[in-house]
Amino acid sequence: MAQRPKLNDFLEDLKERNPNQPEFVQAVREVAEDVEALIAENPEYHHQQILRRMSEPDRVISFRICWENDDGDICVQRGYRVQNNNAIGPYKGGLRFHPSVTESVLKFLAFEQTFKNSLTGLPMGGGKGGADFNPKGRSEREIMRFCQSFMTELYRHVGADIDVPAGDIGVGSREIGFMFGQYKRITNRFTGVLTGKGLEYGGSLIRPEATGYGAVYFLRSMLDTQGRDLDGLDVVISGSGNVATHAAEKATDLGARVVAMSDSKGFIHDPDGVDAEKIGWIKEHKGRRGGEIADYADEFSGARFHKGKKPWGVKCDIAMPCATQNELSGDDARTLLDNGCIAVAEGANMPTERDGVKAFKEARILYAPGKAANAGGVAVSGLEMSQNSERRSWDKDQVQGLLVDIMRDIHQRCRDDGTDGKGDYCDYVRGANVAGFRKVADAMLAYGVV
Ligand SMILES: NC(=O)C1=CN([C@@H]2O[C@H](COP(=O)(O)OP(=O)(O)OC[C@H]3O[C@@H](n4cnc5c(N)ncnc54)[C@H](OP(=O)(O)O)[C@@H]3O)[C@@H](O)[C@H]2O)C=CC1
Ligand SMILES: O=C(O)CCC(=O)C(=O)O
Repeated sequence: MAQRPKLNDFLEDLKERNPNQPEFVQAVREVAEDVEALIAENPEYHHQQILRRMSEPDRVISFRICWENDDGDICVQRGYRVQNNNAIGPYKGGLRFHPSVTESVLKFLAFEQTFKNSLTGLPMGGGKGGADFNPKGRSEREIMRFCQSFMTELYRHVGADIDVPAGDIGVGSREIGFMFGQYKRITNRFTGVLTGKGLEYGGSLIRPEATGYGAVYFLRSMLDTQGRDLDGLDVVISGSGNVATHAAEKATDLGARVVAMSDSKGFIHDPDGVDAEKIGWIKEHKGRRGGEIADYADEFSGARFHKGKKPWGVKCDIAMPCATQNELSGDDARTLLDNGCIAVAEGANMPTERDGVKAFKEARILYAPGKAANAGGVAVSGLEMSQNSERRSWDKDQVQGLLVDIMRDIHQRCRDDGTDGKGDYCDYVRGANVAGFRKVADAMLAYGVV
């Protein structure tokens, strides 16, 4: 479909204003294309330049992080916090420690987070941060010193009612503990400034599981619209970190068979299925031992490791990209479709390239974008904030029940705005973008021009 002049102008301007930021432009472009019709129907959105304002972060904070490694060398890293939009609540979103971190990556993540958080129905704005620090191969002491140094700058920009970071790639409960400890030491305040905390000091039950479990709940809701369930389906999952292992756990729990998982070095194919015991081994090996997925093939007979390859060529019914952005290309999408894949639920943020998204949409399969499918993590972070505010801890059933309800509601919001009235097909990407946009846009209108 030919693009309308206004959209073209907007995208040209976006690219000019954000040179060398391809991930950010990719994320904004997708939303802009989907909300174009809504903006046309609501002249006030256009008049008030809502989309333009949303795609200019409130602020991008960039800072130096100095830390000392175990050899006594001084290392210098670059850290960021992108505070994208706080129209509906304090900035909220994870911190990523990975060598691939750039301003573009964090701006795209903070932008996506704004819509995701809106979809949860909870009062959270969008932010994201991190550093180009590679935790791999670093000792626990080095990681502690890095985290403390990172928080020594970040503390002045965050707060329980201002901006509440959490984990993301390379940042788990250990790193959150180091950062929370440093925040407390500097400010002498015990507040819910971070989520994903340990249970002993204000964390929430189910937060570690929430993103992966939530993605499977969303998948279950999609399948349910076609009268199907997960029982007996083969699932391919990329990644073997927090999101991937918990997605594997819940999918297995609901009767599916996980036949492949991966990390940055390659993937394992296990035709017998990665069952609960094997998932436990992966968590321990990749998490605490800092090992590689390649070792799985030595540990479990019948499994094979494919070095340097992505898992999308393994025949499956369901694909769950749960590693990183742009990890699934157009060709990968076509391979999955040729092999009979009926549904894709993204645990990662923007894991599918634009061409792949197009292929899934054209094939009219069940396709859930990350900002809807992986919202369970930040939703339980929102519940952690509520628990911290009332200085209480809710029990597992309560949090778990709320997570299930929230994922069901997000699914419904996507359907409400994603069905075109021509048959049953739902464009979940459009549904998520339109529903996420509307709430933030209406709050921005209420504030006037700020
Ligand atoms: N944690 C959370 O609550 C949430 C996370 N997400 C998203 O989910 C995704 C995974 O996050 P999470 O599980 O927390 O992170 P982890 O650090 O726990 O795990 C990341 C996994 O992805 C792999 N990976 C990372 N980068 C690449 C790459 N460039 N190519 C191939 N594999 C890669 C890692 O492999 P290796 O070990 O070899 O590096 C690892 O297996 C991210 O997109 C994140 O933004 C979304 C919502 C919430
Ligand atoms: O729990 C959070 O605040 C953030 C989770 C996150 O980074 C994400 O949803 O991508």
